[in-house]
Amino acid sequence: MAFESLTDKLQNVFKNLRSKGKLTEEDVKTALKEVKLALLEADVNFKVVKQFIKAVEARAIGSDVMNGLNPGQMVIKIVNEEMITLMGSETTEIKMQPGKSITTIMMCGLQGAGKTTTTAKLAGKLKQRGKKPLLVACDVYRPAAIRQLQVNGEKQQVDVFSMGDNQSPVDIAKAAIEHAKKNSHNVVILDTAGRLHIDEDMMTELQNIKEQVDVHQTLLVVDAMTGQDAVTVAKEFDDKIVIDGVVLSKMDGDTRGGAALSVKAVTGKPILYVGMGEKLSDLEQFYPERMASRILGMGDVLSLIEKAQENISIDEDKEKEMAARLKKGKFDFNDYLESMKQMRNMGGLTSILSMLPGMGKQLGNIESMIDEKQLAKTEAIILSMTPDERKNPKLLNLSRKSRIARGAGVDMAVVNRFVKQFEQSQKMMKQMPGMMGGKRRGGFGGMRFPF
Ligand SMILES: Nc1nc2c(ncn2[C@@H]2O[C@H](COP(=O)(O)OP(=O)(O)OP(=O)(O)O)[C@@H](O)[C@H]2O)c(=O)[nH]1
Repeated sequence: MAFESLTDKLQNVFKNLRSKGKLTEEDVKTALKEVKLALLEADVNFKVVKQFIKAVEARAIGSDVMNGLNPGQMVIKIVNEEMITLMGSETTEIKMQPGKSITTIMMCGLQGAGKTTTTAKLAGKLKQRGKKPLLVACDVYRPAAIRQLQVNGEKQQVDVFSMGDNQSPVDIAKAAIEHAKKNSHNVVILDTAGRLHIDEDMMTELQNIKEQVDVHQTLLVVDAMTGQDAVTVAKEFDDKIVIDGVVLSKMDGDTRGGAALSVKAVTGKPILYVGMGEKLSDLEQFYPERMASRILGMGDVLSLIEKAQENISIDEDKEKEMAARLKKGKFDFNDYLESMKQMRNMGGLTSILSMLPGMGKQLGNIESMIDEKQLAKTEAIILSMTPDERKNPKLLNLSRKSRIARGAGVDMAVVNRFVKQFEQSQKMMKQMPGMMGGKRRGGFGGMRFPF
């Protein structure tokens, strides 16, 4: 399975992070060291790894993240976001020429990279989008390649143009475009020759086609299983002939994932598609976001976090009102209770989660993130107070605290700690007005659960 080992390693790092309630700078650094190793073992370009870790570290080490509600989860979220950025942020489509013009796409790549197969796969995709593609056999050095394209074209029910192996690829491409015009094809895909290694002849031939035929998109097919070699090949092709994008073939057999993670960062050119098998239907559009989720093995967990955040901010007016009270140092246990209620909204999601396929393994992590038990106990402590006590903790003497502890089913020490923390938070808020004015959500003056 794609990325299997990288996903496993990252999941272990994240498990450790999640198990810690509060994170120190050292915890984050240790975790990122492990992420770095995992990425290097996955054959991600070392410069890319260095920059990636630097970017994550800059965002993860800081009070906002480390004092937040779920620091471990926040770090994971940052890793995810940086991974998306690394792979290009946005999905790139093949650019079509407007109107009735013909879009000419030149496919290139080393021998055996999967170019001919990908060409036919791509034709199928474009056909699905309502285009009328024409495949062109420009590999005049390997007669078998022409035959292969014809066979694949037939399977896809797409026309294939060939002139045998006695003409130059430039002449074949020119004739193909004329043929396309006459037969109302709107996309021409040139399947060029592959070589075992990058050589001058190959590059000159591609350059000639680009110069003499109006090529609109140059796509390079690289074999994902070759890891960093694929990235080097992409860089060389881009330097010599300028490519517009990359198709990563054989991702289904790539357990490491280094090429997928490095191509964009090294070449600046996006991955458009990934080959996920030998069948002609096995071509997928490349979505950086989904790929990052796949690599992290936690797409569903991340969407759950988003959802949880959405839930917390549902009642924005209340949140604003509370923030205003906090700024004035006027917040009391009733506000805390309100905050709890909003957090509790997330709790219901655990049941949705258990229904998602493949989420069994993750369930423990989510539960510790939401920790309904802690929420319930804290809520019970506040609910055991009288309305006056909720407004003024100073009214809580020893005997009252003892009764509240019994009422809430917790140790007296827990109540003591909670009330003390609460009073400290109140004091802090008075001293530092504006501290709650930012985007921080879910936290309560930096206050944590008393357990
Ligand atoms: N598993 C898997 N195999 C693939 C994929 N794409 C291509 N292949 C296989 O890789 C082999 C080489 O593919 P070709 O399309 O012949 O490669 P090429 O780059 O056109 O090679 P030349 O024509 O020799 O330049 C074939 O056996 C394909 O079936 C993929 O995404 N996954």
